[in-house]
Amino acid sequence: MASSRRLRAFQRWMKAQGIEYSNTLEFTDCPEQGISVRASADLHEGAVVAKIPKTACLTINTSGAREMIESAGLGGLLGLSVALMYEKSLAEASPWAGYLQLLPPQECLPLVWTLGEVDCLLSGTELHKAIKEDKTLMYEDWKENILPLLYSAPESLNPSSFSVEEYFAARSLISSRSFMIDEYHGSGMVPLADLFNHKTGAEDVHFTSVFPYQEYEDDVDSESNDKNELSKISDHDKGDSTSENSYIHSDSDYSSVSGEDPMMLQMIMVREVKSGDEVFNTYGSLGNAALLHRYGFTEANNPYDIVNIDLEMVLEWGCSLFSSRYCRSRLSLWRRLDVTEIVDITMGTADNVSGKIGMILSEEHDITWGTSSEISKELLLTEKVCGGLLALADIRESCYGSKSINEDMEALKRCCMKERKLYHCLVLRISERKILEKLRTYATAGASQSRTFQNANEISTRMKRLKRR
Ligand SMILES: C[S@@+](CC[C@H](N)C(=O)[O-])C[C@H]1O[C@@H](n2cnc3c(N)ncnc32)[C@H](O)[C@@H]1O
Repeated sequence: MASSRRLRAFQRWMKAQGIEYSNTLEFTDCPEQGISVRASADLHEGAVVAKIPKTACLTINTSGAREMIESAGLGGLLGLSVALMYEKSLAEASPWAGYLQLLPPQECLPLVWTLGEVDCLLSGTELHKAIKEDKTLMYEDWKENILPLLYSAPESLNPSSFSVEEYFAARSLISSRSFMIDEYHGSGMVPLADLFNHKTGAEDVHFTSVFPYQEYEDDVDSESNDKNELSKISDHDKGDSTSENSYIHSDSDYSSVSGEDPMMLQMIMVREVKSGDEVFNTYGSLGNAALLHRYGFTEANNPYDIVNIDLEMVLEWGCSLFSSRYCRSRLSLWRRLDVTEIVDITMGTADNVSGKIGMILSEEHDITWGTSSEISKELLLTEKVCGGLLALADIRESCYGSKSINEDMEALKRCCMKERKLYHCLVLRISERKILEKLRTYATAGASQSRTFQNANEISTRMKRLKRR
């Protein structure tokens, strides 16, 4: 259905809010894939295709719950989730009713899956531990910060609208749809801007905010002083606002061009889009684990996929061959040598091993070695090191359980998009396991190269000795 009833209601609401958009943008509502935006005529680079007043955005400061949120000392994404739950609880009486009726009740992120689904579908993947931690931390967030609101304002709040399920649902919507608006508003829900789907590395339309430097000076500090952002996703999101891996857009998206209205957000075309094609935004350069974590989907052949090998795993393997003391002294040597270009190690204390080793494999099955590194590839990539890499690849691979990668691939072929959770988990598992396959190929090639090198060295030493005689 191209234009559903809910879309038409949203369009009427946008008009009433002063949201302007080009009539070349066509909104499509598909029961399975949700809403997407298409071009009904050729769109040209530089064209402003939408203008959204900041007052139409749902933020802590625009919400009717502002006073309650502020007096409870809440801020950031926690405060925004209270604002969202509050406006949803008002139903038709909310000034955002026309927008909220368009949103799904929740986004299908692993955060809102059952623990059974998380254990069954994500086991072995990058996300398994992270999601379980998120769930625990978010629950604590709710108990410590949201539950008390129900006791302090019992008449005005409906407990079922602020339940832990509603909190998780709000967090899933915020994770997948919020934008950083400006320092005054912080992150908020931005109607219309959040209808564009993501495509990796192929942004058509860009979100911009004119930064009102002077206007809100007094309020600016409240957001950065927020101490309630305890959960993992909060941390990610905070990081997001300053990194490129972000749907919550970074400072570079702010504009201070004089003459621009600081109260307006804009969507600007950054590429030509042909009539009939979908208009995509980009949520950042994210691998499948991050995409599934924050947005609930994955992409086939995602160039930003990574696999982490826990430092703990490396230590375990090392300790099976050498003494624990030897392994730890080797680790501290690496750190002293600052070989971060090759191995990225972050450890709390020697006893609390929580870090990871990062290794980047390029398309050609090659490890990306830092150009400034003085330690040569030959020196480090000895036969023994290659054997170690192979062993680590096997240990990491064993985390996926008894099913082989080929079985996963067969399962993916049989799986349809309707089985959304299974489908995206299979894509994630396969993409991670393909990286481990590359690591094995790389280590095997490295081992044989190292043997050739060693043989050549031995021959040359023998020749020299013979000559001397
Ligand atoms: C900001 S919303 C985009 C609009 C959304 N399609 C809707 O129906 O309102 C982000 C959500 O859209 C979906 N989405 C965006 N890009 C996608 C993609 N490339 N593949 C699959 N789902 C996508 C995901 O569910 C994601 O959490």
